[in-house]
Amino acid sequence: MFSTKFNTTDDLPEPSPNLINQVIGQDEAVEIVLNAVKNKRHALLLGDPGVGKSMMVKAFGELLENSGHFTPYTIISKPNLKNTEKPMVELLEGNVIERIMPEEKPKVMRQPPSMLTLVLIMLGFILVTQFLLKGVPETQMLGIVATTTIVGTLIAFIILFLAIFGATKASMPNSISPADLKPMVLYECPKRPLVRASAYNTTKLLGDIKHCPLGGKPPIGTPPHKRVILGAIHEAHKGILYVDEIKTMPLDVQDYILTAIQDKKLAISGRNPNSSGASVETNPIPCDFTLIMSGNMDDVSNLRAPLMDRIDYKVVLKNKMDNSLENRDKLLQFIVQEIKNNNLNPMTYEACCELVKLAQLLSGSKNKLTLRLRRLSNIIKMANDIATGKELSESLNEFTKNGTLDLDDTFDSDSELIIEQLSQGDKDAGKLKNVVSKIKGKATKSTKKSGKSVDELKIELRARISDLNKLDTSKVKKPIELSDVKRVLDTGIYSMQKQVAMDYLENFKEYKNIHPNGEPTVGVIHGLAVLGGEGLGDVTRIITKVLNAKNPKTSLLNITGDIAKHSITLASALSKKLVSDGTLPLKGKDGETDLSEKEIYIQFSQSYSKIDGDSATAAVCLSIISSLMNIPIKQDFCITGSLDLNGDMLAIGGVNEKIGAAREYQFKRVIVPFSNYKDVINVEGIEVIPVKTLDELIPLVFEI
Ligand SMILES: Nc1ncnc2c1ncn2[C@@H]1O[C@H](COP(=O)(O)OP(=O)(O)OP(=O)(O)O)[C@@H](O)[C@H]1O
Repeated sequence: MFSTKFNTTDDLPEPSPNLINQVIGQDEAVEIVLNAVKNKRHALLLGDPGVGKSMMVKAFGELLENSGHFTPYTIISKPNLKNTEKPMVELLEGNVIERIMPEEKPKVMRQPPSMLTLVLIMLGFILVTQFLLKGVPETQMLGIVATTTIVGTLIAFIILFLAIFGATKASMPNSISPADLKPMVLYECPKRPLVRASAYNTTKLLGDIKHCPLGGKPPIGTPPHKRVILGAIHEAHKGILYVDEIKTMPLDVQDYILTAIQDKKLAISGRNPNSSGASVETNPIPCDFTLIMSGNMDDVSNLRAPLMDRIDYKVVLKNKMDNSLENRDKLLQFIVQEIKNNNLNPMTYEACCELVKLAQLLSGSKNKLTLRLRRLSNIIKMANDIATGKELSESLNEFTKNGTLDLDDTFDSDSELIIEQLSQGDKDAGKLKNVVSKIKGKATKSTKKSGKSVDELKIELRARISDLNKLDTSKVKKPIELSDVKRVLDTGIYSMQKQVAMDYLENFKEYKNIHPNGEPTVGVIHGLAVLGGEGLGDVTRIITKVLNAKNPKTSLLNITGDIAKHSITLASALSKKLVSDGTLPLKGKDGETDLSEKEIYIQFSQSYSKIDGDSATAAVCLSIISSLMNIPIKQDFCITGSLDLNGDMLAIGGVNEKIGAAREYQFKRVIVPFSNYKDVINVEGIEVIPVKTLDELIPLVFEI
């Protein structure tokens, strides 16, 4: 299977620390895009989900970080005193923070006097006048008191007026305080940047001006230059801007990116028309970046032609590679990487082989291996979880069934709960093993020597659970075994669609009217389908009935998909032609077959999900021939295959899943197109017959 023999992946060399060396199966794409990035060309990566688009870009970012000279820069924003709504954004090279952010001098603000000051002034004034008026004759008293009161009031009024006027002036809108004049650091870029943004996130991509509920002006509001938010396109200056999910990129965002690519600068303005930022616009800010976009093949239709024109490299990533020894070794390298990068348990040789088989199955061919590696990565992680969980339950089972302990039923059900708690609380196999063995040791000792009760042991067990994090468990790791990987695959927990299909089959199978290997029957044949697009095959019973009628026509029952409808029209036309030409090596039971007044009904029995595709063409064609000529069809086989009007068998998809379904229903034979035979992975327990033409089919299907 692999070029090296090993027991577990722990015996294999460590993966490369460089991410670029960890990308497998995409050598050509890596080389092209690497060249593109080095030469500052824009690129578009297209491919199925999980083939490594993001991983490649991340790897390029890592390489770029260490390549060539890069001068760090800082982007700041400053107020524009001539037009406050047009703040100035500047890019300054080098370490400029000290230069642009001088120490702030303490600010002296004139304030209106407080009430206490005024009362104190009044009191002081009264005391001074009391003292001065002591020796004054009574006749002059009234005049002096009146004069002093007027003078005092005047002084108080002048003080009050100056203080209030001064304070008000200090807070006038066009007299900005030093704090409001201070430049604002928007972004510091110490190394060549790789900035990732999703295409739908306009604000993140292009930047924005924050809303200020207090009007956006000093002294109460925040000045515009302090509300500028840089976009990813600005932060990616001199580096890479990686935009994924291109399907979701709004058209106006594409226009902005286009402008940014052309002008190498783009202004920021408020994006929300209802916000106070809407009236603010900065000067154009430098944004000289290399653009890398990614998406699935179909997403390209969302990109506007002018933007597409400016993307130099359009690279399609592969979704499968040849099943060669070299590539199986690469897959093994991938398994080791996933284990190390995600800190998983090692995996046994047999489990690795099973993953290779799965990679074959997911690729749809024995000769290929899938490169949709995210799915494999998820399966490895789930198998790891099962391995660690299994270890725990095995150990606890051993513990509860230990002969030295006579545990009652309550404790058994409690231990179930504890298993659950343990496996939820911490999935680290080593930790759990450690815990369990410690408890086991204690339990044995306690019952034998100190005679502790079961309840006391339960308390200890719980105490140990809370101690989980304190245990040193780095060394004990149970490998992921073949059975763990198989469990993930058998339960279908890696795919929602697969589980729904499995559930559907499980609940429905016993009610299905399928009788494999029965007596030959006229017009009845067993076709094959794949349910839910997630690799679960099913058998479909196809029945054709022919009636004598004035209006010859063909009616389809339970068939919804357009391609299926067309393929059955073709099957009907071909079968009628072959029967009326009399070229088939068959003799109808009713002698001559007159097709002029025949009405044909074709039913895909008990087929309730949407049926589409042309893989039932051959089955339907044979079923119609059987009905028209009244010749029984053998019932020991299933058939899948498309036909052209010349009667040549054409390739279909999902051949392995379909063979699996025929095997599951215990048919003896399965007929497949010759061109698909090379893809067949497992021929165990069933005869797989490859066929090139309709002529070859006749003796296999009819008793002649
Ligand atoms: N070619 C590859 N080599 C090694 N690992 C891979 C490769 N492709 C995918 N992987 C694994 O799958 C994970 C997901 O891949 P990544 O996010 O790069 O896929 P993608 O193509 O960007 O998917 P999507 O289109 O869904 O964003 C990676 O982190 C890595 O673990």
